[in-house]
Amino acid sequence: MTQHGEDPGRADASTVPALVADRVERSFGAVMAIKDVSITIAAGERRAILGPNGAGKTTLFNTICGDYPPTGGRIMLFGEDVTTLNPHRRARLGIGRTYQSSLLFTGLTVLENLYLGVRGAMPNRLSLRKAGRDDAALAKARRLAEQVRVDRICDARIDSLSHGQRRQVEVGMALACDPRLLMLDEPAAGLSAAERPELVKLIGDLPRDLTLILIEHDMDVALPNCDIVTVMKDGEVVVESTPDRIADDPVVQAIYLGGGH
Ligand SMILES: Nc1ncnc2c1ncn2[C@@H]1O[C@H](COP(=O)(O)OP(=O)(O)OP(=O)(O)O)[C@@H](O)[C@H]1O
Repeated sequence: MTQHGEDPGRADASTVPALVADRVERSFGAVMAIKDVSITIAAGERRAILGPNGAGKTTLFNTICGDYPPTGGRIMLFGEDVTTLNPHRRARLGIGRTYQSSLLFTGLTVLENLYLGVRGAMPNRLSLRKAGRDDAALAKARRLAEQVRVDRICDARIDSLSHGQRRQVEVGMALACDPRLLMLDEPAAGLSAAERPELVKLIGDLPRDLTLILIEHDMDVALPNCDIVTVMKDGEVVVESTPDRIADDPVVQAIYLGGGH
């Protein structure tokens, strides 16, 4: 420690990357889904991960959040080695994520879903207490509804919503645990052209200090919402570039225009 109480060996929290994936691999039997993947994402950065079907994007997400721990390499979250931690412990470090398929309770309303998301992230989540009018979790669920622009349909059941509205609620659910790192897995999949701008705006309006990793096939959704693009193919990172240069990259052109997709 220095005179001023600073530990010279300890990096300033703002310079610690949100994520370091160091030579990560994940195999499923004989299938090597990702191999030798190294990615560093700064705190507050917005990163898009693109790539054709089967490139390993979702597997990379799963190794980061712990659903499928890596079979090789190392994952660091906010400076902490989480390679062997279970998903629950990693979530507590501040990861929120959405999945390609919806995990919403379709028979419940928008607000009820968000409320359950908030309660699920609380330490007393197993309490069977009924929500009262001044319930803090209910108030937070309402704030989340505003943030993801579904506040006008709070009382609608999920099964009555459009695909785009469900996606918005899913983002709200992922935000319920106040994540430092938000991971969205193809949030625009299945959305109509009319629904996409709303989602782009919602993502663009997320707090700037929230680190975002976005898997997306649709460049119109991914590029306006990221600082850096990582392109994967056959389980490997093949390009890392800025959004303005990605479309001109010959490797990316070969993947997307040359029949690789
Ligand atoms: N649980 C699993 N068991 C066996 N193989 C898997 C499993 N999950 C992924 N794979 C395989 O790993 C490879 C990468 O799949 P992954 O879903 O990560 O790709 P992706 O880039 O997310 O594709 P998509 O865009 O279609 O979602 C594929 O060959 C896939 O079949």
